[in-house]
Amino acid sequence: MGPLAILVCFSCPILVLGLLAFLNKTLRKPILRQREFNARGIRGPPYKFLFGNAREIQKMKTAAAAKPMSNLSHEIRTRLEPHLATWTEAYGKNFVFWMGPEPILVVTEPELVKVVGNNAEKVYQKLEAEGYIKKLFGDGLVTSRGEKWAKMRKLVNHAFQGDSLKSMVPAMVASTEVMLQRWEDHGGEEIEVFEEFSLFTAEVISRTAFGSSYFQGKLVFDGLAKLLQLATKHALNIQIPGLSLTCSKVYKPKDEIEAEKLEQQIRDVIIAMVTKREEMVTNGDLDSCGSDFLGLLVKARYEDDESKRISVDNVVDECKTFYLAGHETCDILLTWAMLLLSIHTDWQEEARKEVMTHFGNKTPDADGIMKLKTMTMIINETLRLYPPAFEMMRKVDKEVQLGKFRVPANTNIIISYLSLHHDPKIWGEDVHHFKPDRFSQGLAKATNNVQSVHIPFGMGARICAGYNFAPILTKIALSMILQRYAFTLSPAYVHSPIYAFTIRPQFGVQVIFQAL
Ligand code: HEM
Repeated sequence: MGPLAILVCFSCPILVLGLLAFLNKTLRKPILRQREFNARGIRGPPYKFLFGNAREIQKMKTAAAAKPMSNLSHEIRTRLEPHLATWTEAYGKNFVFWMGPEPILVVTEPELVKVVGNNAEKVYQKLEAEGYIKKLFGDGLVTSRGEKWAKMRKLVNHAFQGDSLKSMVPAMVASTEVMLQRWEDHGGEEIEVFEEFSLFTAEVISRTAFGSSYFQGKLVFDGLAKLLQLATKHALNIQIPGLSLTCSKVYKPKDEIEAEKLEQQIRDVIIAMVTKREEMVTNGDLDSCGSDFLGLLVKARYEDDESKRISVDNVVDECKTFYLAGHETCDILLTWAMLLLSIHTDWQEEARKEVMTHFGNKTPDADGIMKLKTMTMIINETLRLYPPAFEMMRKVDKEVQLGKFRVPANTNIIISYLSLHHDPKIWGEDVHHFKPDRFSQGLAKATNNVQSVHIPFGMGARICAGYNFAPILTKIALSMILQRYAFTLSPAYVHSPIYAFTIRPQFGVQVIFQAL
């Protein structure tokens, strides 16, 4: 027998076994699992070989995005989540669909949302970050789990709540003044506010959390923005069992090489910032390296108590997380709020009246900010219509009982904020209208005491770490704008909300300002 024949003899059974394993993972298992879901009363679109429903989703999204949006409509769900809207009609509020061979359970029943959201660390865990998401957040607070998460969360709560948060107000005011000075220098009446708010929130996060200016953190912001673009581009990529792993060992796509480079650059800049802080320590007194977020992280690196000590990798990951999570959300909230107030000038006037009553032409202060009731209503309604973050993702490792459903082990779960916030059965027939007075008696009354129907910051133990920071910052910026300007929407504005990890305006928001 020649060497070629021997090779064929040996490789044939290996190939056949490989093919069988592949078919088991991509055909037999998903079909069996689908039967299991159906038998438990959980229906959904049928599994399609290899890609699951990913291609249908892509098609539906492309078709929805190609349709022009009717005049400034806030009915954005069928455009941004056409697959969820279509399948909810067909299969009800809770159903299963497939990303490749992986099942995704969609949960929209408010009572079930509450169960999932409130049992984050015990049963409904965060998914392990992979690929581009891992490069973006590392193992920081957004993605980590278990003890590691609990340790970091304690530290973060201290940095972004109570007196620490209050002490950030002067920096927020100073950053707003820098932005408003830019607007004054600009001289023109029309300003694209999304870009402005992006710069502004970057400045605020730099000052409040990292004790530096935007320009010092610019390399980190720019690197993260590029990484975010790559992550958005590859968001619907399907991992094909066996194949993806083998391919990635043989060939690395251009985007992955680029992402690795960016990850390293960001790390280098952050390490340099940390080193600079460490050099500030005098006579071994760690308090001298500052009491802001970066200062707390640096101090935690040298904790005597080993259980509280963190590594330099932890510091890098948390810095990335806060640069990104703090910046890429507040700018969007501010932008949508400005859009809504420039259309609904009656509410703009109401908000201005309130600001003038509390502050006149004086700079807003922490105590006054807490008293702005109309502004709180406007922010709640903006977050309802345009929640910057759009879904909660969880996973169950073991079989669990969720309401009347027995959910099989290893199921991913999605809760769509848009589905909850835009449900006419919850909010009424005027669900797509901007009506801040829904919240005039507070959040509990507006939601009929079912608070899981309005969760722009998530809920439970994993609620957003910036859920107090973001409204305070938004109130300060809006107050100072309202004190100085009246504004309307420019005819140049094209209404085109898109998903890019957050819900954002595709072409920015052009606003015409009139100095008061
Ligand atoms: C309008 C502004 C914001 C919105 C709408 C928002 C939304 C959210 C949501 C929905 C989650 C929960 C995700 C989940 O459960 O899977 C979250 C988590 C998080 N957010 Fe925010 N966020 C905002 C601002 C901020 C700011 C300003 C910061 C930092 C200063 C921040 C830092 C974080 C962190 C660290 C987490 C992870 C918390 C954990 O898992 O323990 N966010 N955010």
